[in-house]
Amino acid sequence: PVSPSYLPKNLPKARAMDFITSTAILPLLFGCLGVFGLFRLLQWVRGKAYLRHAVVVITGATSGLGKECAKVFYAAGAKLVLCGRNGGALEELIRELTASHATKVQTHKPYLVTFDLTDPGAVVAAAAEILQCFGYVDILVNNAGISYRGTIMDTTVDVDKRVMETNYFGPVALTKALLPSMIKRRQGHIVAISSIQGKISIPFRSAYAASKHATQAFFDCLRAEMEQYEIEVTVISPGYIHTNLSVNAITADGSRYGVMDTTTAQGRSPVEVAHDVLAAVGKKKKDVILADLLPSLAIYLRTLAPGLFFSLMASRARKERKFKNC
Ligand SMILES: NC(=O)C1=CN([C@@H]2O[C@H](COP(=O)(O)OP(=O)(O)OC[C@H]3O[C@@H](n4cnc5c(N)ncnc54)[C@H](OP(=O)(O)O)[C@@H]3O)[C@@H](O)[C@H]2O)C=CC1
Ligand SMILES: CCCCCCCCCCCCCCCC(=O)OCC(=O)COP(=O)(O)O
Repeated sequence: PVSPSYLPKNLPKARAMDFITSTAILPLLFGCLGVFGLFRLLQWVRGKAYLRHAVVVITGATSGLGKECAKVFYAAGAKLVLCGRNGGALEELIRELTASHATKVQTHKPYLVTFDLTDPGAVVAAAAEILQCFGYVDILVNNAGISYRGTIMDTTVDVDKRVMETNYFGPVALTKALLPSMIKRRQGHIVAISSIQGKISIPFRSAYAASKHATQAFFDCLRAEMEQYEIEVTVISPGYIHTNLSVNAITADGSRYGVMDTTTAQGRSPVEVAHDVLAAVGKKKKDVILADLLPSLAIYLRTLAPGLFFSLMASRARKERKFKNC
């Protein structure tokens, strides 16, 4: 093999390697690592500054992921407006937040606004109340949601509508009600907590998966339309999280499912996911998947080999039907 012209002639192979590593590759490697590290550090500092004193609205803050998001955004110095249907639970959370002094940054006493996302009138009134809290909104985190379990044939259209109203129409209405003030300030950030099921559909989740696919589509359109006003849109798609989502899910006839599924119980801690949400928002990420390898691979499979993916889902439906005798 011919030695590169910049190497001294007749250099033994081992010494040639030493020469390359000591003269060219190592400094280059360290240089790249240094630049990357500096870039990450800058990103982290900018993310912290972006969230400090930012007015952040979080829906579904009474429990699960929303509650944990409230804690991490509060600790990051955000001015919070916490939303949910249960005023008592929100008051309790505010007491918990303001009682803890485990943060180095200046914190702000949160406001609370109670409303039901399935009531369009209440959503418009709530948006006006939210705007009165601090006078403007920097970041809206559309987190509230419900899940569902049932076969399509057994499920009433009323149940399909209830899931869509909570997970899709409610967040869409709240976003539309808050956008004009963001556009006027040419500043704002809309976050949608979707799901892996916004990217792939699994059997016996029709209403839930449909509502999350609709969420993904709507907020992707919004991102493109809001670019001219410098308004950011982040869609976050988590895998299973250990919350009460399955317990609170509704069934084919609209009754409460009331079971903690193994998949939910074995899901990620909502505390960890909330930190990932905070980081994604701080970095103004556009589309984030927060899941293990298998669900992430399933998304690629759905795109690259849809036939195979559909067969796998049909076999999953067969197995589950046999197991549940439905
Ligand atoms: N847990 C999981 O495995 C995953 C969850 N997600 C998503 O995360 C988000 C949060 O869910 P999670 O924390 O897990 O579940 P939880 O059931 O613990 O929390 C749901 C929240 O949504 C609120 N909510 C439900 N219905 C309404 C409504 N009609 N009007 C206003 N608020 C409502 C609830 O408030 P209230 O006190 O009023 O009931 C509650 O605060 C959801 O969008 C969910 O789809 C995504 C992927 C996985
Ligand atoms: C190249 C090899 C690819 C192999 C892919 C095999 C297909 C495996 C299917 C995996 C399905 C993952 C489903 C994940 C669902 C999920 O994370 O949902 C999150 C939720 O929103 C949970 O809500 P739920 O009410 O359903 O508990």
